[in-house]
Amino acid sequence: MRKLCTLELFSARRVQSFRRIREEAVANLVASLTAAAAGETSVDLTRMASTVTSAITTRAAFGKAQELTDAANFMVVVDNISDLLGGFRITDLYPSLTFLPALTGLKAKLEKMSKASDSVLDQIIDEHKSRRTRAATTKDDRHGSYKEDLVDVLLNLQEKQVDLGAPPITMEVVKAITLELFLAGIETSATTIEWTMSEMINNSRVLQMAQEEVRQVYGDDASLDQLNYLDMVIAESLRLHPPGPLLLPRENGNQKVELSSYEVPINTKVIVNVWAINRDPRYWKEAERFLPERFMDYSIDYKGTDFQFIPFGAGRRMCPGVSFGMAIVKLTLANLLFHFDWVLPAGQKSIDMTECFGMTLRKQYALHLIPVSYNRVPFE
Ligand code: HEM
Repeated sequence: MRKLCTLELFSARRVQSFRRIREEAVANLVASLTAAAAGETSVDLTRMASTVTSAITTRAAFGKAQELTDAANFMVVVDNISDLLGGFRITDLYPSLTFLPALTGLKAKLEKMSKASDSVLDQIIDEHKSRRTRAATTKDDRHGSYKEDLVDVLLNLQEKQVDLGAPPITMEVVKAITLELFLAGIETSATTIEWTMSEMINNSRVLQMAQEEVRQVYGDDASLDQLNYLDMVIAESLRLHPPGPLLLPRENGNQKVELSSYEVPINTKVIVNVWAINRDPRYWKEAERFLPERFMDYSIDYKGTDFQFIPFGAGRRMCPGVSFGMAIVKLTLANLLFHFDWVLPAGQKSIDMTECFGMTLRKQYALHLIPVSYNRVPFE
């Protein structure tokens, strides 16, 4: 999975090739916010962040020609599965009681959802196959604009039976990977946007500095690289609010492991509490404070080599969508900061930062803010 994602699905070239998709989705967001700003109404930024990340993922995975109803049906299934998988369950606390999933009804619900996901994905894949055949025979996809999407990449690998040193890529694998990209990619990126905006609103000094930087240097996707303060703000937000606070569960198999003074017996499920590491005063000064400047003396690295800071995990299970996700998060935030000033709804003094643990670590309450248009065009 990792090799396939790094080499094929989310290589630097491929992530760059989705630039137009990102820009269009974010432009739609800016247009909706501009309309809300004209009416001086508050917006639900939580919902809007999810709309942007799911629009980008859907377009990148299924392409433009994909029937909208198929994509919408798939999103419904993804949401249902996210709800079912969210958070700790009693079955996680007692993994040795293998009958528990059946008893709690989880197994049956997951099986039902898995069938639903299979059926929508079958339709989407069939549509891709006929589009590919049409393109191959006519050498022209209606408007001559045949663009390879992620499902196409997976189908290419499946058809050519490319050997990536893993089990063969069957149609089941194509469907499983597509589902996993949606489950793992949409909510994590959206929640990062939401927490980062919330922290900035509660820390007006940070908001002002981030806005000044963006308004000075930001003109297009290329200048995103120059937004160093914004990088620190996002890193600090990921430190305090890691979307995957417990990473994916590990198991040590039939090897007994000694860790510090602890002995981990064989076949033990191991949970890594990144949330706690990120707030541990032994590693972080003023650990509970939102202080992006701390990253001035700390090189931000999402490669999972520095165990003090692993918001994308580490090792073989580490997130393969880092660059795809970060490109969405940074572009969206840069635009929110560039085009708008932000005001709290009447009567509200700050953003409530209560957490809610589901599939990802989300805010308990949706983020509502009033956008105020900042009237300047890039490089004016
Ligand atoms: C800011 C956004 C994101 C964050 C913070 C994040 C974080 C994570 C974390 C913590 C893990 C578990 C790693 C581990 O246990 O070592 C993970 C796994 C994963 N992520 Fe992400 N992720 C993000 C965006 C994305 C995106 C955009 C995609 C793809 C579209 C993606 C695809 C995946 C997949 C497929 C896995 C599972 C890997 C496996 O099963 O081995 N992620 N992510």
